[in-house]
Amino acid sequence: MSEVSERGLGRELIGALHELARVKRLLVALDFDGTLAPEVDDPEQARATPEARAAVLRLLGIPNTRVALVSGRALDSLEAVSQLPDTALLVGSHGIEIRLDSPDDSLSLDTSELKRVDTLNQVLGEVADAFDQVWLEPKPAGFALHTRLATEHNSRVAHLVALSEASAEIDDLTVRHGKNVLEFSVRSTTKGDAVEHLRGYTKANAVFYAGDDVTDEDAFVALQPHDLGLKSGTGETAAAFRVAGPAQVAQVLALLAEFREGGVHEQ
Ligand SMILES: O=P(O)(O)OC[C@H]1O[C@H](O[C@H]2O[C@H](CO)[C@@H](O)[C@H](O)[C@H]2O)[C@H](O)[C@@H](O)[C@@H]1O
Repeated sequence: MSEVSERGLGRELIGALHELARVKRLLVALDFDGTLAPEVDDPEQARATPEARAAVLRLLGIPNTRVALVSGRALDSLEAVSQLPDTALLVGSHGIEIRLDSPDDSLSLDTSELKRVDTLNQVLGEVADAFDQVWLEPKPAGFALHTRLATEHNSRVAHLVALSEASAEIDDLTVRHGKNVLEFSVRSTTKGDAVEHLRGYTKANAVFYAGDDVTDEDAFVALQPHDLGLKSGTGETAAAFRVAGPAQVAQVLALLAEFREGGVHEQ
């Protein structure tokens, strides 16, 4: 019997994890909010569950195994809430900001991008001010308009107004829909681009990716047949497997760590 409870995880998922754990170099890429961390009202208060954190730390200690967080958060925010050692690779702003082993890449926007971020700030700031419990989270290349605590009506109208006014003012705007959030960015990189970048950087033979939100679908679509995609929670997905939420994601990660620690990696 495994030291981690396998209860509730399907036999197929357990078999796929067992197979994945055997590859020579493995990349474990994980979304943060809704996947490692349960959703909360204040994004700064979000933390991975103790079980998810323990499993991530365990994976970080296994040879030939790299762990990356791939988040929509700004990189600074991701560093603050994830509190992981430097050996964890971090991707913020849906792939726009990347912290690898030699962190030297501060994001530099060109003059035209900076101007568009300024315009976005003005337009979206006015929308946020016009609705109760609607607020703006700044990011290096754009903003997230949060509506989690707003009424359903205000949330819908705020999103519509923001979308129409921002698109009228700014060309080539990237808009991402998330959970109680609408995100606007002047760069269009996706989590799928990030997974491909990380795959090359880590020279991984296979990738495990877990995520819960619409933007994680870009990452699931970028997976290859020998990779494993795990959707956390409800909603349509291209991932091959699904679990209920962060508690089960932690269970899966612990099992993957256990298989990889105990197994023989391919040479
Ligand atoms: O890609 P992720 O790591 O899942 O980040 C997506 C967004 O997460 C944060 O917002 C979401 O989580 C908050 C905390 O639980 C919640 O209050 C909010 O309603 C969610 O949308 C973060 O604030 C965003 O910047 C991220 O893009």
